Amino acid sequence: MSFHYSPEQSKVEHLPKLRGAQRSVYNSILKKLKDKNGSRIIFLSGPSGSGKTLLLNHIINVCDKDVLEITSTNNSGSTLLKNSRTLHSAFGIPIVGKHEWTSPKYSSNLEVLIIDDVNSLNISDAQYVDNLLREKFRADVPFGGIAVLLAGNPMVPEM
Ligand SMILES: Nc1ncnc2c1ncn2[C@@H]1O[C@H](COP(=O)(O)OP(=O)(O)OP(=O)(O)O)[C@@H](O)[C@H]1O
Repeated sequence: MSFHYSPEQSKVEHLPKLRGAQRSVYNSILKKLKDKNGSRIIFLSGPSGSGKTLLLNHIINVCDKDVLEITSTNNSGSTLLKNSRTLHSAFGIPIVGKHEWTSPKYSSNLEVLIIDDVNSLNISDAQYVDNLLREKFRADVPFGGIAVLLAGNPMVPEM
């Protein structure tokens, strides 16, 4: 199955229009999401308030829901991304100290994974999802070859 998107769907929900630089970043992300031969890991970085959430919601608006999983590393629920859940919930990542198993919720047609608040992403959680998707899609490439869109603030080197 291929990744679909339809710009006319962006009328489904009203969002503020993207401005100049936001629009060009949006276009280049959509291009990368559709290009299965290019890099499959995309990093959207910008300072707080630069419009990352708005831009991601525009992308979410035009993507086929069945191929998309929208997650955040943030357990406080403060993400403003539409239809998002935590990475733990989406992929059934075991939580330290809890013994019950929660089943993964992601679609078997998954082609695009969004991870918001990537600055808080735990490396072991990333490895868990990477391994899970490599097995699921029987492809020994990062995240089984699906597109992964990571969003966060610019890294500030420690002094
Ligand atoms: N093109 C735009 N038109 C109107 N409002 C905008 C636009 N871009 C950003 N904003 C507004 O600016 C505020 C900050 O945007 P947004 O939450 O998308 O930034 P962010 O980069 O995700 O910030 P954070 O990293 O703090 O989550 C929001 O209220 C958003 O609606």
